[in-house]
Amino acid sequence: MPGSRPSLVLMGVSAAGKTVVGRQAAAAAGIPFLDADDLHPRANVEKMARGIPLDDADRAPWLDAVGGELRAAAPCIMACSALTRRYRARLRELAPGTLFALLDVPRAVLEQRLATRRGHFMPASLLDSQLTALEPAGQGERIVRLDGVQSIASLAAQVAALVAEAPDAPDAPGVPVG
Ligand SMILES: Nc1ncnc2c1ncn2[C@@H]1O[C@H](COP(=O)(O)OP(=O)(O)O)[C@@H](O)[C@H]1O
Ligand SMILES: O=C(O)[C@H](O)[C@@H](O)[C@H](O)[C@H](O)COP(=O)(O)O
Repeated sequence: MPGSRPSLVLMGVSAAGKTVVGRQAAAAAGIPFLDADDLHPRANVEKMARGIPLDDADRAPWLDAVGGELRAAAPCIMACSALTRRYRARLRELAPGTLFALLDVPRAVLEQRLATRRGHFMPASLLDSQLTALEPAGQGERIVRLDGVQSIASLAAQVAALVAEAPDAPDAPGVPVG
């Protein structure tokens, strides 16, 4: 949709706070919140629950689904790990203009959060693989870094402000204008 406001991917490793911050930010901004965890094929969830990290092939169909939703539901806030430059490039390809904000959290804090989080398929043992896979912004790639140990309310306000201040998204390649 030409001229529409872009979606924002709230990214980071497991337990960075994507879900709790994203949900609150979306409520403040008055836009939908989506969780990329809900878009994983069942096989991916089962693999992670068995303590096996996903690989590029596992993530490919999932990223396509996430990108499709980013565009269809724009503007929305999507909690999504988006760990590598290539994954983020794919999301931008499918949903041009998408904003990215990283919740940056020290390992010790992540470990603490994972130790107390209940009812989630993601085992704490996968934290190492997530931290290894996470790639910093590439050249020319814009990712807003947020210090993820701040309060949930403060982080949510910052994320909501990013969405409110965002310029309109460009048209997707191949989509007719007018
Ligand atoms: N900024 C924060 N301050 C305190 N606790 C937090 C913060 N962000 C997340 N948490 C807690 O850490 C845990 C993981 O958060 P969650 O949103 O599920 O992370 P993610 O979606 O990135 O895996 C939850 O128990 C959540 O309440
Ligand atoms: O790319 C991946 O390896 C997965 O997306 C992975 O990141 C997983 O889905 C979440 O990390 C688990 O859910 P939480 O991020 O909510 O812990």
